[in-house]
Formats: sequence, C-alpha cells, structure tokens
Amino acid sequence: MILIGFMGSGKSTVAHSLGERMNLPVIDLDKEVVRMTGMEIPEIFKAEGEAGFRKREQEALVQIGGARCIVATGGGVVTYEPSCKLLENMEVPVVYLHADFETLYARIKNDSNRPLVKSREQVRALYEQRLRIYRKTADHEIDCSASVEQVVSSILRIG
Ligand SMILES: Nc1ncnc2c1ncn2[C@@H]1O[C@H](COP(=O)(O)OP(=O)(O)O)[C@@H](O)[C@H]1O
Ligand SMILES: O=C(O)C1=C[C@@H](OP(=O)(O)O)[C@@H](O)[C@H](O)C1
Ligand SMILES: [Mg+2]
Repeated sequence: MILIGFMGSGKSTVAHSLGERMNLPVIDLDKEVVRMTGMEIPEIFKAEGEAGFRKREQEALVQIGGARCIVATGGGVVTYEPSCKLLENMEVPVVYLHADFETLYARIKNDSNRPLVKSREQVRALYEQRLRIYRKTADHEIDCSASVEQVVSSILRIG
C-alpha cells in the first residue's frame, strides 16, 4: 500500500501504525532518501535544489520495486512524472490522505525540516496545485483530519 498526500496529512505517522496492524514492513521514502544520500532533506534542497531531491526520491522508489510493504511517500512525489508513473505501475493500492488546507498547515507550520514550508500563501498555492494530481493518482481517498486511529481504521476498511 502506498500513502500519498500533502505535507502534514500524516503519511509517515499513519504508515507506522498501519505496518504494525498489518504486520508489514514500513518504508518512509524521505528516510530512504536520507539513508541513500547521507544528507538531511534541507541539505539536499540546498545543495541540489528541488529538482535534485525529486530525482533522489525517484531513485528511492525504484529501490522499493515490488516489495510487500507500506510506503509513506513525501508530499511532492506526485509532481515528478517519472515517480508518478512508478507509483501507478506498482500494482498496489495508492491511498490519498486528504484534509483541508488549514488543518494541514497547522500541523506543519512550525517544522523546520520541510524546506517547502515558507509563507502560508506559498504553501496554500502548492496545496491547490497538487490537489488535482493526488486525486488523479490515487485509487482511494481517506479523510485524514480525524485522529490517527480513525485514519488507520478507515484505511484498513479498504481491504
Ligand atoms: N490524524 C492526525 N491528527 C493530528 N495530528 C496528526 C495526524 N496525523 C499526523 N499528525 C501530526 O502532524 C504532523 C505531521 O505528520 P506526518 O506523519 O509527518 O505527516 P506527513 O508525513 O504526511 O508529512 C506530526 O506532528 C504528526 O504527529
Ligand atoms: O511536499 C513536498 O514537496 C515535500 C514533503 C516532505 O515529506 P512529507 O510529505 O512527509 O512532509 C519531504 O519529502 C520534502 O520536504 C518535500
Ligand atoms: Mg512524511
């Protein structure tokens, strides 16, 4: 199962709980990129720009291949066409965690580990651009403004 959605939708948190409940390994794509590069995410953005980070993210996705696991992606993975294609070809359900902008922004606004979190208006513009792509890429949409336990239960009901 692959979780997609905007920053703060809870992909990393929910993947962890889902892995325990489904007894499957969890791969957090951001952590894979950090492991593969030996650099933290803000450092990669500084050294290689967003384009460099997207390429690294795609390389991490290729490594996962067809492994049976829960994948928490980074929020921007769907903006890079080669990564989007990989997700679509993985033949496992792609689940979009959706909430309104204010809910998500409140969760991420004070986190310095996300280089794309700048002004409220910049983040809102990103959210609006991406909404359509998340919906186009996903097989299922889940409301992630509920508690983590409720989000996990909703995903488990998908089957
Ligand atoms: N359903 C939820 N309700 C409240 N807070 C949440 C929920 N899901 C995640 N969070 C919190 O929001 C922040 C971002 O969660 P995270 O799992 O890192 O999201 P993502 O990986 O999608 O960016 C964390 O502080 C996390 O504890
Ligand atoms: O939305 C994005 O472009 C990004 C989301 C982050 O992951 P989370 O969605 O887990 O915060 C991380 O990959 C990077 O900071 C870029
Ligand atoms: Mg995450």
